[in-house]
This record gives sequence, structure tokens and C-alpha cells, in this order.
Amino acid sequence: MDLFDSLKNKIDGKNLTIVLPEGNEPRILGAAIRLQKENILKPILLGNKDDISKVASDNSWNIDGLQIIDPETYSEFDEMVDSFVERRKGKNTKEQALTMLKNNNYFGTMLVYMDKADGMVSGAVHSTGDTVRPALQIVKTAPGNKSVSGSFILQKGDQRYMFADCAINIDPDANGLAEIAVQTAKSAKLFDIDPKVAMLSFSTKGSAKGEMVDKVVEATKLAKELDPSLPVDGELQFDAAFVPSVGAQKAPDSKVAGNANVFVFPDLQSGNIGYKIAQRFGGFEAIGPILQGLNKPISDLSRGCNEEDVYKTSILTAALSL
Ligand SMILES: CC(C)(COP(=O)(O)OP(=O)(O)OC[C@H]1O[C@@H](n2cnc3c(N)ncnc32)[C@H](O)[C@@H]1OP(=O)(O)O)[C@@H](O)C(=O)NCCC(=O)NCCS
Ligand SMILES: CC(=O)OP(=O)(O)O
Repeated sequence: MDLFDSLKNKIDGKNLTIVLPEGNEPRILGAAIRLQKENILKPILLGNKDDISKVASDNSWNIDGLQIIDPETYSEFDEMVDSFVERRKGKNTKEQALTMLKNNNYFGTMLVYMDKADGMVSGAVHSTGDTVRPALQIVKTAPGNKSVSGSFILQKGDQRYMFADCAINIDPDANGLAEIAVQTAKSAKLFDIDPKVAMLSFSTKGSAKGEMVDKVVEATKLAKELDPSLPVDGELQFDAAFVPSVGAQKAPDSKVAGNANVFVFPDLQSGNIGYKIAQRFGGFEAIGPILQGLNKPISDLSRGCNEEDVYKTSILTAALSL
């Protein structure tokens, strides 16, 4: 079954709510109208009602029945401020809270934190940093996780792969990389991928040397320690990880080489560039970044996203709340 049909089945009838802080962005509003019309989930748009109505009328869209919260006039704002100050005890004052909660990403994240919404999707017009910082500060990492990371599903026809970290950790050390591998394998299972994890490098099994390679070798060892049942191997170049004949030549003893479907990049430069190349040159649909290891489902979008990406990321985020 198509991934999104199966995710839709999962969330069907559960009345899940997803906050969309960028309420007057046409790609967001278009996706929200579609989600509402198809009765898949309940979008909650943040923004000024007149501004959102103007975008709708400019596009001849009907927004009847869509839930819009204007943070400027939110009746439970005082309760939200108190909850924020309590959560950020010792880190942010009430005065700071009043300013920070004027930002829709902080406001939307608080709705999720306070269980007034099941998840949030943002980032069509905000950078990843501005989108995820409130989540890292308020929702925080889930028990058993040290850091949050960001993965993508790359799919084309019946091919489906996971790439990570493409969004959050700029230069993870070996421990961080090992955690990213385990988190991404866990995400893969949620999306019907039986994970075989390749720890990527410019070297395969000692073909090149240096600190960058050592980091990936160490991370592979640590990932195996974190989850002994996980099929994970490294260090592998992308061709050795993906192409069976090259895997057999470069890493003949590996059970992952040539068959990998989860690709862990050594740092964010390679991960972010890598997924965009697969998307833009390779014609793969890229869904994400999916934040892994976070206590509640909040998803970022690439600013290059389209309405379909927002629609799908909202469905996926709702499914992650179950
Ligand atoms: C994610 C990112 C924005 C965090 O940067 P930052 O806000 O400057 O980080 P700080 O060190 O000030 O941390 C802010 C908070 O987030 C937490 N945090 C930072 N990185 C984290 C991570 N990977 N996992 C969990 N928590 C994290 C910190 O503990 C801190 O919490 P606190 O305020 O309660 O102490 C930064 O790592 C970044 O810019 N990453 C790259 C994003 C990007 O541009 N990606 C490419 C496009 S997708
Ligand atoms: C995920 C990502 O690269 O986001 P953006 O394109 O917004 O920087």
C-alpha cells in the first residue's frame, strides 16, 4: 500500500489536530483547506483572520469551517505564559516569555506542549533553526534520547529510503552519529522500511584514512552497541552502500553493503546536500525533515516545499502523534 494511504488509515477518525503557524502562507493555507475538506485531520491555522481571509479570497478558496487562532487575541494566553515560564524555569523570564510567545513558532509549540494540539508543521517561510528551536527548548528530547535529529523519507515509485541527519546536528561526534543511526532505523520501521543502515563516508572499509573516517568507524561500532540487533555497517561510500555489484567488490563481507536503505551521513553538510541532490537531480520526493527523538511530533519543512509537501508532512506528523 502507498505510504500515505496507510498513514491516512492510521489517523482516520481520530480527529487529530495539527497546528500550522504560517497561516497566511498560500502553500500552508492550500494544504490546510485540502486536509479539512478530506476530513483527514483538523488543521489549526495561526494568524490574523483578516490576513488569512485575504489570501483565501485572492486564490478563490473557501475557508469556512477552518479553525484559526489569532495569537494576538488568544483567550488562554495568560495560562500559556505561565506554562512557558514554568517549563523554561531559570532560562527565560516572564518578560522574555511575553516577547517570545509573539512568535508563532513559539506559540504553536506551546499549543502542542500544553496538549491543545497533537502536532505542529512549520518552516515553509522560516529557517530550520527558527522552526525547531522552540521545540528543542520547550518539548525537548524524548526519554532515552540525548539529541534530536532530522531525517527525510526519499521515495520514487516503489523505492523508499531514509536519509539522516539532513537538518539538525551540524557536526555530530561518533556518539551523536550512532544515536542518529538508531533513531533513523526506528523511524524507518514506522514507514514500513526494514532498516539496513549504512554509515556513509568517502572511504569504504579502510580505503582512505583520517579523522573523518575514524569518526564513522567509531560511530558504526557504537551504533551496534546501542542496538545489537540492528543491521548497520560502515564506513561505506554511497556506491558501496547502494549498488550491489559495487558493495560486493568494495565490502564483500558486509550484509548491508549494496542493500542499504537507511543512509546516515557523517555531518550536516553532506546530509543536507545529499538529500537535495536526490530530490532535485534524482527526482525523488523528499518528505521531512522528520524530527526524531523529540518528545512530541513537530515537523519542519524546507522553504522550497510545495503544497503537497505540507499536506503529506501534516499527515505524517499526525501519525507520529499516535
Ligand atoms: C538546531 C539549532 C538551530 C540549534 O541551535 P541553537 O538554537 O543556536 O542552539 P543552542 O545551543 O542555543 O540550543 C538551544 C536549545 O536547544 C537545545 N538543543 C540544541 N541542539 C539540540 C539537539 N540536537 N537536540 C536536542 N536539543 C538541542 C539546547 O539544549 C538548548 O536548550 P536550552 O535552551 O533548554 O538550554 C542549530 O544546531 C542549527 O542551526 N542547526 C542547523 C539547522 C539548519 O540550518 N539545517 C539545515 C536546513 S534543514
Ligand atoms: C530541510 C532544509 O534544507 O530546509 P531549508 O531548505 O528551509 O533550509
